[in-house]
Amino acid sequence: MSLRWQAALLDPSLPGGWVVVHCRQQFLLDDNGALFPRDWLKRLELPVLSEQGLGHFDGQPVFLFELEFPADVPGARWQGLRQFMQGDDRDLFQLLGYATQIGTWASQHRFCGSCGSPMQARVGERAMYCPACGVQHYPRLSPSMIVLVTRGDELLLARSPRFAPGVYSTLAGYVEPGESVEKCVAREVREEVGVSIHAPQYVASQGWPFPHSLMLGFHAEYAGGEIVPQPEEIEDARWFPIDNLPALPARQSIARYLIELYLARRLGRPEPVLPG
Ligand SMILES: NC(=O)c1ccc[n+]([C@@H]2O[C@H](COP(=O)([O-])OP(=O)(O)OC[C@H]3O[C@@H](n4cnc5c(N)ncnc54)[C@H](O)[C@@H]3O)[C@@H](O)[C@H]2O)c1
Ligand SMILES: [Mg+2]
Ligand SMILES: [Zn+2]
Repeated sequence: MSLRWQAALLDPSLPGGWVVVHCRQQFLLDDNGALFPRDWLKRLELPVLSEQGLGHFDGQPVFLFELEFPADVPGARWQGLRQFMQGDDRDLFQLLGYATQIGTWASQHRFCGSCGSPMQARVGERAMYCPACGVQHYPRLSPSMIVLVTRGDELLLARSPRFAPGVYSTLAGYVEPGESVEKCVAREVREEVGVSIHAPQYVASQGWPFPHSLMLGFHAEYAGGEIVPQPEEIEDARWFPIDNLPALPARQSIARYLIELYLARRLGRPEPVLPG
């Protein structure tokens, strides 16, 4: 858990504090970082769709400007959330991941999906409310499972066509309505690689802001079947021996954690710590 970053409800009508500026999974950045003095940035008249109070970073209040388009600000540039993830400052990534999810949700709930009226931010809770018909929306979270399938000293890892060249990862997928997470694990493994597994064991979870997933991490032992990669979704899938693994996902990901944890337990090494 981050000690420097704490989410909180802050009233955007209060002056002062810092602001992060988000648009389409990118943040404004200058030589001082991604936090800007809020009163100074307000004077630039940016195309702000929504302003939200996010919480405290190093004890200071932090707000969010969610922009309609990535406007030019003199002396500043835009940087993607993934690059912040790969940077050194994990606490900053926690703050920006939260800001991404709140900003995306706020900008996509400006109008009521039931009656089309403008929505209002609720006072005292993180919710958007339709005064015309009473519909209320909370920040969107999509439960997703992620699973490391193993067969003794072999790991089943797969490549999506979206991955960086050479990188293989654990299998992941969204939970469907009416489905338990355990059922989802078995279904996604069957669909994506065609193999069956024994009962999956829950390991750990991670909030994942690409775009709003709650990753529920599992380990499962292989039960049967040959690998058949799902067309379009899975470019390649293989059994990798633990002493000959391919390039792996980012250190901050639960995918990497599930792999490192299995290796640590199998090889009697110290166990890794899940970031975030
Ligand atoms: N943190 C990690 O280590 C890690 C690793 C791998 C994947 N993930 C995340 O897991 C999530 C799911 O993985 P995936 O992309 O393999 O999913 P998936 O296998 O279910 O396939 C993705 C497809 O699901 C559909 N979809 C998109 N959003 C959906 C939603 N909210 N509910 C239902 N279906 C939806 C779309 O058709 C999309 O192309 C993604 O958010 C991904 O970023 C995280
Ligand atoms: Mg998938
Ligand atoms: Zn409405």
